[in-house]
Amino acid sequence: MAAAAAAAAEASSADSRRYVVGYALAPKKQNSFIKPSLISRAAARGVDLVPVDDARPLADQGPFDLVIHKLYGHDWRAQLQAFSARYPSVPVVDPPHAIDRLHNRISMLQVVSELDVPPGDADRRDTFGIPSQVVVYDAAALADSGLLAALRFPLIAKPLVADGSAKSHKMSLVYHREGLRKLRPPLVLQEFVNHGGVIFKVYVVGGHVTCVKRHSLPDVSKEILEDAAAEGTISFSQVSNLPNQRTAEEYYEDMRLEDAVMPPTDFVNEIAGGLRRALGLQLFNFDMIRDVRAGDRYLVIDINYFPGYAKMPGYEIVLTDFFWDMVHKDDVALKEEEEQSNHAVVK
Ligand SMILES: O=P(O)(O)O[C@@H]1[C@@H](OP(=O)(O)O)[C@H](OP(=O)(O)O)[C@H](O)[C@H](OP(=O)(O)O)[C@H]1OP(=O)(O)O
Ligand SMILES: Nc1ncnc2c1ncn2[C@@H]1O[C@H](COP(=O)(O)OP(=O)(O)O)[C@@H](O)[C@H]1O
Ligand SMILES: [Mg+2]
Ligand SMILES: [Mg+2]
Repeated sequence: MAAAAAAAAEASSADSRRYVVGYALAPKKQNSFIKPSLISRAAARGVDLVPVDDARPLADQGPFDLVIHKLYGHDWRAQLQAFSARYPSVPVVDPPHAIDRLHNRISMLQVVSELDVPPGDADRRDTFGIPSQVVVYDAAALADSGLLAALRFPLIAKPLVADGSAKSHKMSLVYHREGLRKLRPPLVLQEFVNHGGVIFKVYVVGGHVTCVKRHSLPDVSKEILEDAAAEGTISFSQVSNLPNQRTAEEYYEDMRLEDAVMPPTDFVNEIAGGLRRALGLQLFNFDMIRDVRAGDRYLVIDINYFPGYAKMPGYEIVLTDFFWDMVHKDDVALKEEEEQSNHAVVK
Protein backbone atom coordinates (compact mmCIF):
# COMPACT_ATOMS: atom_id res chain seq x y z
CA MET A 1 0.00 0.00 0.00
CA ALA A 2 2.75 2.45 1.04
CA ALA A 3 4.89 1.41 -1.97
CA ALA A 4 1.98 2.07 -4.31
CA ALA A 5 1.44 5.49 -2.73
CA ALA A 6 5.12 6.36 -3.11
CA ALA A 7 5.01 5.30 -6.75
CA ALA A 8 1.99 7.53 -7.27
CA ALA A 9 3.83 10.42 -5.62
CA GLU A 10 6.82 9.87 -7.91
CA ALA A 11 4.58 9.71 -10.93
CA SER A 12 2.74 12.88 -10.01
CA SER A 13 5.98 14.78 -9.42
CA ALA A 14 7.12 13.84 -12.90
CA ASP A 15 3.84 14.68 -14.62
CA SER A 16 3.33 17.67 -16.84
CA ARG A 17 0.27 18.99 -15.05
CA ARG A 18 0.26 22.72 -14.35
CA TYR A 19 -0.63 24.13 -10.95
CA VAL A 20 -2.29 27.46 -10.25
CA VAL A 21 -1.42 29.67 -7.28
CA GLY A 22 -3.98 32.44 -6.75
CA TYR A 23 -2.57 35.54 -5.09
CA ALA A 24 -4.64 38.21 -3.34
CA LEU A 25 -2.37 41.17 -2.60
CA ALA A 26 -2.68 44.95 -2.40
CA PRO A 27 -1.42 46.71 -5.57
CA LYS A 28 1.83 47.86 -3.87
CA LYS A 29 2.54 44.34 -2.68
CA GLN A 30 1.77 42.87 -6.11
CA ASN A 31 4.33 45.23 -7.65
CA SER A 32 7.04 44.37 -5.17
CA PHE A 33 6.39 40.61 -4.90
CA ILE A 34 5.05 39.36 -8.25
CA LYS A 35 8.16 40.16 -10.27
CA PRO A 36 8.73 38.75 -13.78
CA SER A 37 11.68 36.78 -12.38
CA LEU A 38 9.37 35.00 -9.90
CA ILE A 39 6.66 34.39 -12.52
CA SER A 40 9.13 32.79 -14.93
CA ARG A 41 10.91 30.72 -12.27
CA ALA A 42 7.59 29.33 -11.01
CA ALA A 43 6.28 28.75 -14.55
CA ALA A 44 9.37 26.68 -15.35
CA ARG A 45 8.35 24.33 -12.51
CA GLY A 46 4.76 24.12 -13.72
CA VAL A 47 3.35 26.69 -11.31
CA ASP A 48 1.32 29.59 -12.71
CA LEU A 49 0.73 32.68 -10.58
CA VAL A 50 -2.71 34.16 -11.16
CA PRO A 51 -4.13 37.33 -9.52
CA VAL A 52 -7.38 37.03 -7.58
CA ASP A 53 -9.95 39.44 -9.01
CA ASP A 54 -11.18 41.49 -6.06
CA ALA A 55 -14.37 42.45 -7.95
CA ARG A 56 -15.61 38.82 -7.95
CA PRO A 57 -16.21 36.28 -5.17
CA LEU A 58 -13.04 34.26 -4.53
CA ALA A 59 -14.98 30.98 -4.46
CA ASP A 60 -16.16 31.61 -8.05
CA GLN A 61 -12.58 31.95 -9.28
CA GLY A 62 -9.90 29.43 -10.05
CA PRO A 63 -9.56 26.54 -9.95
CA PHE A 64 -6.62 27.18 -7.65
CA ASP A 65 -4.24 24.64 -6.16
CA LEU A 66 -3.08 27.13 -3.55
CA VAL A 67 -4.18 30.59 -2.40
CA ILE A 68 -1.75 33.09 -0.87
CA HIS A 69 -2.94 36.41 0.51
CA LYS A 70 -2.16 39.57 2.44
CA LEU A 71 -5.53 41.33 2.62
CA TYR A 72 -7.53 42.21 5.70
CA GLY A 73 -11.09 42.95 6.79
CA HIS A 74 -14.34 41.10 7.42
CA ASP A 75 -15.27 40.83 3.75
CA TRP A 76 -12.01 39.21 2.80
CA ARG A 77 -12.22 36.81 5.72
CA ALA A 78 -15.75 35.81 4.67
CA GLN A 79 -14.48 35.24 1.13
CA LEU A 80 -11.73 32.93 2.41
CA GLN A 81 -14.25 31.04 4.52
CA ALA A 82 -16.58 30.55 1.56
CA PHE A 83 -13.65 29.43 -0.58
CA SER A 84 -12.44 26.87 1.98
CA ALA A 85 -16.00 25.57 2.43
CA ARG A 86 -16.23 24.94 -1.32
CA TYR A 87 -12.64 23.68 -1.79
CA PRO A 88 -11.62 22.15 1.54
CA SER A 89 -8.54 20.45 0.10
CA VAL A 90 -6.99 23.64 -1.34
CA PRO A 91 -4.48 25.17 1.09
CA VAL A 92 -4.92 28.83 2.00
CA VAL A 93 -1.68 30.39 3.20
CA ASP A 94 -2.03 31.56 5.93
CA PRO A 95 -5.13 31.19 8.15
CA PRO A 96 -6.48 34.68 9.05
CA HIS A 97 -6.83 33.84 12.76
CA ALA A 98 -3.09 33.00 12.91
CA ILE A 99 -2.16 36.20 11.06
CA ASP A 100 -4.29 38.25 13.50
CA ARG A 101 -1.84 37.57 16.29
CA LEU A 102 0.76 39.66 14.48
CA HIS A 103 -1.52 42.69 14.33
CA ASN A 104 -0.99 43.52 17.97
CA ARG A 105 2.54 44.22 19.19
CA ILE A 106 1.86 42.52 22.54
CA SER A 107 0.40 39.23 21.28
CA MET A 108 3.03 39.24 18.53
CA LEU A 109 5.93 39.03 20.99
CA GLN A 110 4.15 36.99 23.67
CA VAL A 111 4.72 33.97 21.49
CA VAL A 112 8.50 34.54 21.68
CA SER A 113 8.41 34.50 25.49
CA GLU A 114 6.46 31.24 25.44
CA LEU A 115 8.68 29.55 22.88
CA ASP A 116 9.95 26.11 23.71
CA VAL A 117 13.23 25.84 21.81
CA PRO A 118 15.50 22.88 22.56
CA PRO A 119 18.89 23.84 24.07
CA GLY A 120 20.73 22.57 20.93
CA ASP A 121 24.53 22.64 21.09
CA ALA A 122 25.60 22.15 24.71
CA ASP A 123 28.43 24.71 24.25
CA ARG A 124 26.10 27.36 23.02
CA ARG A 125 25.64 30.32 25.31
CA ASP A 126 23.30 32.35 23.11
CA THR A 127 19.91 33.15 24.55
CA PHE A 128 16.91 35.02 23.22
CA GLY A 129 13.91 36.89 24.52
CA ILE A 130 12.10 40.20 24.07
CA PRO A 131 12.83 43.68 25.49
CA SER A 132 11.02 44.73 28.67
CA GLN A 133 7.79 46.41 27.69
CA VAL A 134 4.41 47.59 28.92
CA VAL A 135 1.19 48.28 27.09
CA VAL A 136 -0.44 51.70 27.60
CA TYR A 137 -4.13 52.03 26.70
CA ASP A 138 -4.82 55.64 27.76
CA ALA A 139 -3.11 58.93 28.52
CA ALA A 140 -3.77 58.61 32.26
CA ALA A 141 -1.62 55.48 32.38
CA LEU A 142 1.33 57.46 31.01
CA ALA A 143 1.41 59.41 34.26
CA ASP A 144 1.31 56.23 36.37
CA SER A 145 4.80 55.86 37.84
CA GLY A 146 4.01 52.30 39.01
CA LEU A 147 3.37 51.15 35.46
CA LEU A 148 6.67 52.53 34.26
CA ALA A 149 8.74 51.48 37.25
CA ALA A 150 9.94 48.35 35.50
CA LEU A 151 11.29 50.26 32.47
CA ARG A 152 14.57 52.11 31.99
CA PHE A 153 14.94 55.05 29.59
CA PRO A 154 15.46 55.46 26.69
CA LEU A 155 12.24 53.86 25.50
CA ILE A 156 10.81 53.26 22.09
CA ALA A 157 7.06 53.89 21.78
CA LYS A 158 5.29 51.80 19.15
CA PRO A 159 1.63 51.87 18.12
CA LEU A 160 -0.11 48.86 19.71
CA VAL A 161 -1.71 47.96 16.41
CA ALA A 162 0.57 46.62 13.66
CA ASP A 163 -1.85 46.40 10.75
CA GLY A 164 0.45 47.54 7.94
CA SER A 165 -0.91 51.09 7.89
CA ALA A 166 1.56 54.00 7.78
CA LYS A 167 0.35 54.93 11.28
CA SER A 168 1.29 51.53 12.66
CA HIS A 169 4.95 52.12 11.74
CA LYS A 170 5.16 55.53 13.44
CA MET A 171 7.63 55.19 16.32
CA SER A 172 9.04 57.58 18.90
CA LEU A 173 12.25 57.45 20.85
CA VAL A 174 11.56 58.68 24.37
CA TYR A 175 14.54 59.85 26.37
CA HIS A 176 12.92 60.72 29.66
CA ARG A 177 9.62 60.86 31.51
CA GLU A 178 8.64 64.32 30.21
CA GLY A 179 8.77 62.97 26.68
CA LEU A 180 5.90 60.60 27.46
CA ARG A 181 3.42 63.47 27.43
CA LYS A 182 3.57 63.86 23.67
CA LEU A 183 2.58 60.24 23.03
CA ARG A 184 -0.82 59.06 21.84
CA PRO A 185 -1.96 55.70 23.28
CA PRO A 186 -2.79 52.92 22.68
CA LEU A 187 0.88 52.02 22.42
CA VAL A 188 3.64 49.77 23.62
CA LEU A 189 6.51 51.28 25.58
CA GLN A 190 9.56 49.14 25.07
CA GLU A 191 13.08 49.54 26.40
CA PHE A 192 15.39 50.73 23.66
CA VAL A 193 18.28 48.27 23.60
CA ASN A 194 21.62 49.41 22.15
CA HIS A 195 22.54 46.90 19.44
CA GLY A 196 25.37 48.42 17.40
CA GLY A 197 23.08 49.80 14.69
CA VAL A 198 22.58 46.42 13.03
CA ILE A 199 19.39 44.40 12.86
CA PHE A 200 18.99 40.79 11.75
CA LYS A 201 15.98 40.11 9.59
CA VAL A 202 15.04 36.45 9.53
CA TYR A 203 12.79 35.46 6.61
CA VAL A 204 10.74 32.28 6.96
CA VAL A 205 9.11 30.59 3.96
CA GLY A 206 7.68 27.27 5.17
CA GLY A 207 10.72 25.24 6.26
CA HIS A 208 13.19 27.64 4.66
CA VAL A 209 15.00 30.24 6.80
CA THR A 210 17.24 33.12 5.59
CA CYS A 211 18.90 35.64 7.91
CA VAL A 212 20.18 38.96 6.55
CA LYS A 213 21.66 42.01 8.26
CA ARG A 214 20.42 45.55 7.79
CA HIS A 215 21.06 49.01 9.17
CA SER A 216 19.07 49.84 12.26
CA LEU A 217 18.79 52.73 14.70
CA PRO A 218 22.10 53.94 16.11
CA ASP A 219 22.93 53.27 19.74
CA VAL A 220 21.87 55.92 22.23
CA SER A 221 24.94 56.98 24.18
CA LYS A 222 24.92 58.50 27.66
CA GLU A 223 25.84 61.86 26.08
CA ILE A 224 22.95 61.73 23.62
CA LEU A 225 20.62 60.82 26.46
CA GLU A 226 21.78 63.87 28.44
CA ASP A 227 21.72 66.21 25.39
CA ALA A 228 18.23 65.07 24.60
CA ALA A 229 16.98 66.11 28.00
CA ALA A 230 15.19 69.14 26.58
CA GLU A 231 13.85 67.35 23.50
CA GLY A 232 12.29 64.39 25.29
CA THR A 233 10.92 62.59 22.25
CA ILE A 234 12.02 62.02 18.66
CA SER A 235 9.50 60.61 16.18
CA PHE A 236 10.28 58.60 13.08
CA SER A 237 8.60 56.03 10.88
CA GLN A 238 11.56 54.48 9.10
CA VAL A 239 15.10 54.02 10.27
CA SER A 240 16.31 55.95 7.21
CA ASN A 241 14.04 58.90 8.15
CA LEU A 242 15.31 59.28 11.67
CA PRO A 243 15.90 62.99 12.22
CA ASN A 244 19.52 63.30 13.10
CA GLN A 245 22.06 66.06 13.01
CA ARG A 246 24.33 63.75 10.99
CA THR A 247 23.88 62.94 7.31
CA ALA A 248 22.68 59.52 6.24
CA GLU A 249 26.11 58.82 4.68
CA GLU A 250 27.97 59.55 7.92
CA TYR A 251 25.52 57.42 9.79
CA TYR A 252 25.89 54.41 7.49
CA GLU A 253 29.68 54.75 7.34
CA ASP A 254 29.84 54.35 11.09
CA MET A 255 27.53 51.33 11.18
CA ARG A 256 29.99 49.10 9.28
CA LEU A 257 27.31 46.61 8.34
CA GLU A 258 29.82 44.36 6.61
CA ASP A 259 31.70 43.90 9.90
CA ALA A 260 28.66 42.75 11.85
CA VAL A 261 28.88 39.10 12.90
CA MET A 262 25.81 37.05 12.06
CA PRO A 263 24.09 35.07 14.82
CA PRO A 264 24.79 31.29 14.72
CA THR A 265 22.75 29.64 11.94
CA ASP A 266 21.48 26.75 14.10
CA PHE A 267 20.32 29.17 16.73
CA VAL A 268 18.42 31.30 14.20
CA ASN A 269 16.90 28.19 12.59
CA GLU A 270 15.67 26.91 15.93
CA ILE A 271 13.99 30.19 16.83
CA ALA A 272 12.47 30.41 13.34
CA GLY A 273 11.18 26.82 13.50
CA GLY A 274 9.80 27.36 17.01
CA LEU A 275 7.99 30.52 15.90
CA ARG A 276 6.62 28.82 12.80
CA ARG A 277 5.13 26.02 14.91
CA ALA A 278 3.84 28.31 17.66
CA LEU A 279 2.34 30.87 15.27
CA GLY A 280 0.99 28.32 12.78
CA LEU A 281 2.29 30.52 9.96
CA GLN A 282 4.35 29.75 6.85
CA LEU A 283 5.14 33.24 5.55
CA PHE A 284 6.64 35.75 7.96
CA ASN A 285 9.85 37.41 9.05
CA PHE A 286 11.13 38.60 12.38
CA ASP A 287 13.54 41.35 13.43
CA MET A 288 16.19 40.44 15.94
CA ILE A 289 18.87 42.60 17.61
CA ARG A 290 21.95 41.64 19.65
CA ASP A 291 22.21 43.43 22.98
CA VAL A 292 25.60 45.21 23.09
CA ARG A 293 25.70 44.77 26.88
CA ALA A 294 25.68 40.97 26.52
CA GLY A 295 27.03 39.82 23.15
CA ASP A 296 25.22 36.49 23.31
CA ARG A 297 21.77 37.86 24.15
CA TYR A 298 19.34 38.31 21.25
CA LEU A 299 16.00 40.12 21.36
CA VAL A 300 13.13 39.65 18.95
CA ILE A 301 11.48 43.05 18.47
CA ASP A 302 9.07 42.62 15.55
CA ILE A 303 7.31 39.89 13.56
CA ASN A 304 5.76 40.70 10.17
CA TYR A 305 3.30 38.74 8.09
CA PHE A 306 4.25 38.20 4.40
CA PRO A 307 7.13 40.71 4.42
CA GLY A 308 9.06 42.13 1.48
CA TYR A 309 10.45 38.79 0.25
CA ALA A 310 11.86 40.29 -2.95
CA LYS A 311 14.65 41.71 -0.78
CA MET A 312 15.61 38.19 0.35
CA PRO A 313 18.51 36.70 -1.65
CA GLY A 314 17.29 33.99 -4.04
CA TYR A 315 13.65 34.76 -3.32
CA GLU A 316 12.41 33.37 -6.65
CA ILE A 317 13.88 29.92 -5.98
CA VAL A 318 12.79 29.81 -2.35
CA LEU A 319 9.22 30.89 -3.09
CA THR A 320 8.93 28.57 -6.10
CA ASP A 321 10.08 25.62 -3.96
CA PHE A 322 7.51 26.59 -1.37
CA PHE A 323 4.67 26.79 -3.92
CA TRP A 324 5.74 23.45 -5.37
CA ASP A 325 5.79 21.81 -1.92
CA MET A 326 2.38 23.27 -1.05
CA VAL A 327 0.66 22.06 -4.21
CA HIS A 328 2.27 18.63 -3.74
CA LYS A 329 1.59 18.56 -0.01
CA ASP A 330 -0.25 15.24 -0.10
CA ASP A 331 2.46 13.59 -2.21
CA VAL A 332 5.17 14.90 0.11
CA ALA A 333 3.28 13.64 3.18
CA LEU A 334 2.90 10.20 1.58
CA LYS A 335 6.62 10.11 0.77
CA GLU A 336 7.53 11.01 4.34
CA GLU A 337 5.19 8.29 5.62
CA GLU A 338 6.83 5.80 3.29
CA GLU A 339 10.32 6.81 4.44
CA GLN A 340 9.31 6.46 8.06
CA SER A 341 7.86 2.99 7.54
CA ASN A 342 11.07 1.95 5.69
CA HIS A 343 13.11 3.16 8.67
CA ALA A 344 10.88 1.18 11.01
CA VAL A 345 11.45 -2.00 8.96
CA VAL A 346 15.26 -1.54 8.92
CA LYS A 347 15.34 -1.01 12.71
O1 LIG B 1 7.42 47.06 1.52
P1 LIG B 1 8.63 46.27 1.91
O2 LIG B 1 9.17 45.43 0.81
O3 LIG B 1 9.67 47.11 2.59
O4 LIG B 1 8.16 45.19 2.99
C1 LIG B 1 7.70 45.59 4.26
C2 LIG B 1 8.54 44.91 5.32
O5 LIG B 1 9.88 45.24 5.16
P2 LIG B 1 11.03 44.13 5.29
O6 LIG B 1 10.73 43.01 4.35
O7 LIG B 1 11.04 43.66 6.69
O8 LIG B 1 12.23 44.90 4.89
C3 LIG B 1 8.06 45.39 6.67
O9 LIG B 1 8.89 44.89 7.70
P3 LIG B 1 9.30 45.88 8.92
O10 LIG B 1 8.00 46.21 9.59
O11 LIG B 1 10.00 47.05 8.28
O12 LIG B 1 10.20 45.07 9.80
C4 LIG B 1 6.63 44.92 6.88
O13 LIG B 1 6.58 43.52 6.78
C5 LIG B 1 5.76 45.56 5.82
O14 LIG B 1 4.47 45.04 5.94
P4 LIG B 1 3.41 45.78 6.86
O15 LIG B 1 3.43 47.22 6.44
O16 LIG B 1 3.86 45.61 8.26
O17 LIG B 1 2.15 45.05 6.54
C6 LIG B 1 6.26 45.20 4.42
O18 LIG B 1 5.47 45.98 3.52
P5 LIG B 1 4.56 45.37 2.38
O19 LIG B 1 5.51 44.84 1.34
O20 LIG B 1 3.72 44.26 2.92
O21 LIG B 1 3.76 46.53 1.91
N1 LIG C 1 13.56 47.69 21.55
C1 LIG C 1 14.28 48.24 20.58
N2 LIG C 1 15.56 48.60 20.81
C2 LIG C 1 16.30 49.17 19.83
N3 LIG C 1 15.85 49.44 18.60
C3 LIG C 1 14.57 49.10 18.30
C4 LIG C 1 13.73 48.48 19.27
N4 LIG C 1 12.53 48.27 18.71
C5 LIG C 1 12.61 48.74 17.46
N5 LIG C 1 13.83 49.22 17.19
C6 LIG C 1 14.26 49.86 15.93
O1 LIG C 1 13.12 50.46 15.33
C7 LIG C 1 12.82 49.85 14.07
C8 LIG C 1 11.31 49.74 13.90
O2 LIG C 1 10.75 48.96 14.94
P1 LIG C 1 9.85 47.67 14.65
O3 LIG C 1 9.36 47.15 15.95
O4 LIG C 1 10.62 46.73 13.80
O5 LIG C 1 8.62 48.31 13.87
P2 LIG C 1 8.05 48.10 12.40
O6 LIG C 1 6.92 47.12 12.55
O7 LIG C 1 7.52 49.44 11.97
O8 LIG C 1 9.16 47.59 11.54
C9 LIG C 1 13.55 48.51 14.11
O9 LIG C 1 13.85 48.04 12.82
C10 LIG C 1 14.80 48.86 14.90
O10 LIG C 1 15.72 49.56 14.08
MG1 LIG D 1 10.40 45.85 11.84
MG1 LIG E 1 6.75 45.31 11.66
